Parts: sequence; C-alpha cells; structure tokens
Amino acid sequence: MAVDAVTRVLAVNPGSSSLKVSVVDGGESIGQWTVQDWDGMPDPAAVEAVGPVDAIALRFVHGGDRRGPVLLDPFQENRLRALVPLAPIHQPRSLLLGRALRTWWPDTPLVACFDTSFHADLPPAASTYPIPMEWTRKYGVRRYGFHGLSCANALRTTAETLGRHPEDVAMICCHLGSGVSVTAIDGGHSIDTSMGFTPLDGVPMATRPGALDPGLVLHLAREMPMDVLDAGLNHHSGLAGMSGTTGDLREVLAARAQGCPDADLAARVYLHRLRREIAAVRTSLPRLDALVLTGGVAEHQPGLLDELAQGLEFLGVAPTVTPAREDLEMARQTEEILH
Ligand SMILES: Nc1ncnc2c1ncn2[C@@H]1O[C@H](COP(=O)(O)OP(=O)(O)O)[C@@H](O)[C@H]1O
Ligand SMILES: CC(=O)OP(=O)(O)O
Ligand SMILES: [Mg+2]
Repeated sequence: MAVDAVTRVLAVNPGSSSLKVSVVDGGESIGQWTVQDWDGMPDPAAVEAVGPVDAIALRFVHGGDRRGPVLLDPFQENRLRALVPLAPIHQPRSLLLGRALRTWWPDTPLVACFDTSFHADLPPAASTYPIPMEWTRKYGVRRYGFHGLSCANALRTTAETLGRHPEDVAMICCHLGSGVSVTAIDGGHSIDTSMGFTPLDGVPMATRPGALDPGLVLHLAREMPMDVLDAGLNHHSGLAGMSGTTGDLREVLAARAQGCPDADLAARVYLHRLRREIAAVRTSLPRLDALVLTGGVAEHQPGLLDELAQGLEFLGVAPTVTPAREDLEMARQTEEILH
C-alpha cells in the first residue's frame, strides 16, 4: 500500500504497565495519552478529536527475524501470533490492539513496528546461546533483544546532542521502564544487549527477574507446575516479588523510605544488577561517548539515578537522561515504509 504523503501518524505503544498513545505530526507529538490499565484501550473519540491521521503505527515487542516494520495484514498477524509464547506479556495485547485499530479505522494503513528490529545485526558472538547447535537450529534460538524502538530514538537524540552522525556514536542505552534493558550501540546499531530470546532476560524489572541461573529455573520447574512458574517469572518476580509491592518503583521507594527491609534490598539488587550489566556491555564497545538513561524511571526518579551513578565513575562519562519517545521512532519508520 503506497500513500502519497504521510505527515500525521497515530502511534500506539502497549508497554507492560501502560498504554501510550500519541499523534505525531511532522516529527512532533501534537497529542499524547497514557492509559495505565493493562487491558485499557485508546479512546477513538479522543484520537479523532485531534483530526484525521494518515497512518497508524503499532508497537510489537517481538518481530522475530523481521528487520523492519511491516504492514499489519491478517497474514502478518497470524505469523506474529506464533511469537506469543516468546513475549507473553506484550504480544497478545498488541494483537488485540491491532484488531481494534483496524475495526475503528479500516481505511487507514496499519504498520507494525518491532522492538527486535534494531538488534537484527547483533554479532553472532552476542546473539548465540551456548547450548547444543542442534537445539539452536531446531528451535530457532537466538538473542533477539528488545526496546529497540526506544534505543533507536535515544541514538538519534544523542547523535544530535553530540553533533555527530548516528553511525559515529558509541553509547550505552539503558531503558528503565517497567521492562529494563541495557544495550551497547556502535556503528548505528545494537552490538550487545541484555534482553534475550524473550524479554525476561537481563536486569531485574518491575515484575520480571532478569537473568537467572538456568539450574535454578530447572529446580523450580521440578517443584511446581509450568504455568505457575511461567506466571511467577513474568508477573510476580523482579521488584514486585522481592519487595511485596506492585513493582512500580514509586511504591518500592516509598516502602523503602518507611523502613521496609525487603523494599530496601529490592532497590539495592536492582541497582547492583543494572551496574553489572552496564559494565558488561561496555566491554563490547570500542569507546564510550555517552551513557543514556531513558524510560519512566529515568525520567521521574532522579534520586535513584544518583544512586546508580555511584559506582559507575570508572566509565568516564556521566549518565544523561533522554525521554523515551518510541512514538517518534514508530512514526519515522511508518513514513519510510509507506513511501
Ligand atoms: N510520573 C512519574 N513519577 C514517578 N515515577 C514514574 C512516573 N511515571 C513513571 N514512573 C516510573 O516509571 C516506571 C514505568 O515506566 P514506563 O516507561 O512508563 O513503563 P512501560 O512503558 O514499560 O509501561 C514505573 O516503575 C514508575 O515507577
Ligand atoms: C520489552 C519490554 O519489556 O517492554 P516494556 O518495558 O514496555 O514492558
Ligand atoms: Mg515503555
């Protein structure tokens, strides 16, 4: 489907704790809403009040091996459904939203934009898991990496700030939202990243544990039914599991301030593992021009960022904060594919 000129894009971003909706016109957002309920839907009347859009961009966390956005037709939808087990928190919701958006605006092109695409060129040493090659091939196992739309936008912003071409920036992007990831970027793309085959890997998150000893997972799988373990790792681990709160850092830090020892330990584990991951991906970069923090926690928890920075002085650059603007990246990709 080719469209004459795409200037106004409705960008729909279902995250694990919120739904962010934005109307982007000429590269700038002219209307933004956040729906906090997990199963919340955008309000079509509110979108229509901003005026007609030329296209709709929908974030899918998992795009498999897709290297860029695709027009979301029933064929693509079916293929993306096969990835539900690899991103069980996010993928079903994107599929549900896709259906709703097509019903509300059947004549508007709908484009799926993927978190994974930015990581498509991970070097084999970073993308390969050290398991039998037979399993790797048979089950299509690799490190995919996520939060790529956020990384792409952070790279663009950082390059502008440094006055360089994006391909000439060596940086670490830490996306600190409900999901958390750490990515090393060089030559304009991801060269190492903490999330893996699924968005459970890496650093502790609001409700996900991040990397675990595979022996621990095997042990737990023998102790409880698989669906209980699956729900426990996706919804009841991370900051929520350690602190006894919902995992929203506002709640964790409030409980910590009131002297809750579990909340204090949860915050310390979060920071420890985050620093450890940042140090690890630094080794993949030839040099470090910028350490960029983005996402809800980066934007709203300056005290925690000060704590994070203590112990990272050896990197030789001070962390900077960039708002997570996946909407702008999705609009950019949508304009590109529709031309
Ligand atoms: N206004 C705010 N004040 C303080 N913290 C916030 C605010 N908004 C978001 N956060 C923090 O950001 C996290 C959610 O980040 P966000 O990027 O919105 O997540 P997601 O996109 O994964 O739903 C929460 O843990 C919360 O603590
Ligand atoms: C990939 C991921 O975890 O996304 P989010 O932070 O939006 O939940
Ligand atoms: Mg998000």
